[in-house]
Amino acid sequence: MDVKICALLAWLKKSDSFYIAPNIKINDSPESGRGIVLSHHSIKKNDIIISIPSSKQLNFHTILYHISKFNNDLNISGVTIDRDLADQEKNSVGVGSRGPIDPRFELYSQLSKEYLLNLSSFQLVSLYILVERYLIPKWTHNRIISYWKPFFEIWPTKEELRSIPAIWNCDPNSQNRSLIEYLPMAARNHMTRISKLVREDWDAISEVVFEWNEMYGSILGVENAPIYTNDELFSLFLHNYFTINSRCLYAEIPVKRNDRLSNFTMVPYVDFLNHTCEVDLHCYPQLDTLLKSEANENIGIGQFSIRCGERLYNNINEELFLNYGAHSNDFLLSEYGFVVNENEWNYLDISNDVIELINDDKMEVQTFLSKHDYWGDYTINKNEISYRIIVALSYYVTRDERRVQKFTEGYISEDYFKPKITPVLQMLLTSLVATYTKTLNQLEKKANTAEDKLCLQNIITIYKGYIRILTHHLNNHD
Ligand SMILES: C[S@@+](CC[C@H](N)C(=O)[O-])C[C@H]1O[C@@H](n2cnc3c(N)ncnc32)[C@H](O)[C@@H]1O
Repeated sequence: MDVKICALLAWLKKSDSFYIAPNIKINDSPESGRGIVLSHHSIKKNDIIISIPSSKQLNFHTILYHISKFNNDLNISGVTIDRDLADQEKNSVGVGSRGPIDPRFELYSQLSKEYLLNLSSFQLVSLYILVERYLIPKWTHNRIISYWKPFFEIWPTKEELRSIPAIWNCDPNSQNRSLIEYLPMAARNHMTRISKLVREDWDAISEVVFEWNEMYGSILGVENAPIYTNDELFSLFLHNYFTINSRCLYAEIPVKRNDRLSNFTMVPYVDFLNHTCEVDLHCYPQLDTLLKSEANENIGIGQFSIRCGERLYNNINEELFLNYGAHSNDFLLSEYGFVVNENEWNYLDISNDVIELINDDKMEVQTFLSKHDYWGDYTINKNEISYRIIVALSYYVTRDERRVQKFTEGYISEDYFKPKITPVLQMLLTSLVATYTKTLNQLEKKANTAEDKLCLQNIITIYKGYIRILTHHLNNHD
């Protein structure tokens, strides 16, 4: 990895506006992979830690720009190549030279402006990475190398992303499929949601990928050159998908402004920053519109910098962090494949358990709670049992429509209902602790003999977090 990091830095240093603080370095740890640490002196509030030029980021704009180098018909003002500079640019990609025939001229020319603009960022970025990172090097026996190679090289291996549940679900050869049944409901819901996005995105681009994979020989005029099977292509796409998902950073993409999920950029080196649960203390991102000094690199969405937050870093080897958001372990596992032992953002969704308890044959409770918009969405975190649960149990226990309605309107305090619902609430929480403890014991037994403990251990950590929240409320009721 050291060699790859040096190559990445050498590539980044080719841009004048690249900056990296002289006192940071990459450290590899078994728990969180690569991360950025302080090597000497200190870094204080608002200091720039890393600053990456627009042209070195991978996003919807820079990809359209690069595709337009090969596709003369692709012209989007302010995004694609300036055709006045085309001759210069053509030289830089080998046209007219005696270099190898680059299949990208043929392939990228097939992509119409309409097709490209209709793709989401995830679809375009994953299609592009698939072609640049895998297809072109394989077809050309590494004679044609992508501009982005130094960036691709530092991304995680399949092994490193193996604890993401949607991969267990989507990859037909996943060794971890049997773990899905142990996932808590919230993580399972995330897995289902993400798997659906994966399939939709693969449906949107797979036709092109399969077609290109079929026709590569005629483009290259090479017989029996290596191609991928369709299953291999999906597997590569899946890996790319979660590489993107676990490393992208929010940034507004002007041509995709109205598509929330498309507003991201991938930023080399910045993507080494690991997550901390602490919000508003550590490093923070800043996106500046293009600098004039970048005139001949005038592509993309702007310079992306990371600055130091409130937290002073002054201990040698201490890690610099970014907060990815106020995320629970269920979410972190599903999106990024890791969990945090003491995560203050954990919560439990106990909607099914509450509904099972309060539902009656006559649907009386459901009717009343639905009418007042209090049916379902019942959650608990360390600080509180949600108001929705209190309302639901208050009605379930008292069936006093008038008073519960006044409670929801704020005319009656929670204190009136609390003593009435405490026994049923305690019973519910106690039974949940028993259920989760049973699952936890099963998983711990399995983990003792498992060859690969990481994936199981992550699920164990989620259940431990649940039990901690529940016992906290059981021990602190008044
Ligand atoms: C943006 S990357 C950070 C760099 C990454 N560690 C690497 O080796 O390239 C996000 C990934 O880092 C890991 N990660 C980030 N924060 C972590 C944390 N607090 N604990 C464990 N793993 C973490 C997860 O694998 C996650 O998918």
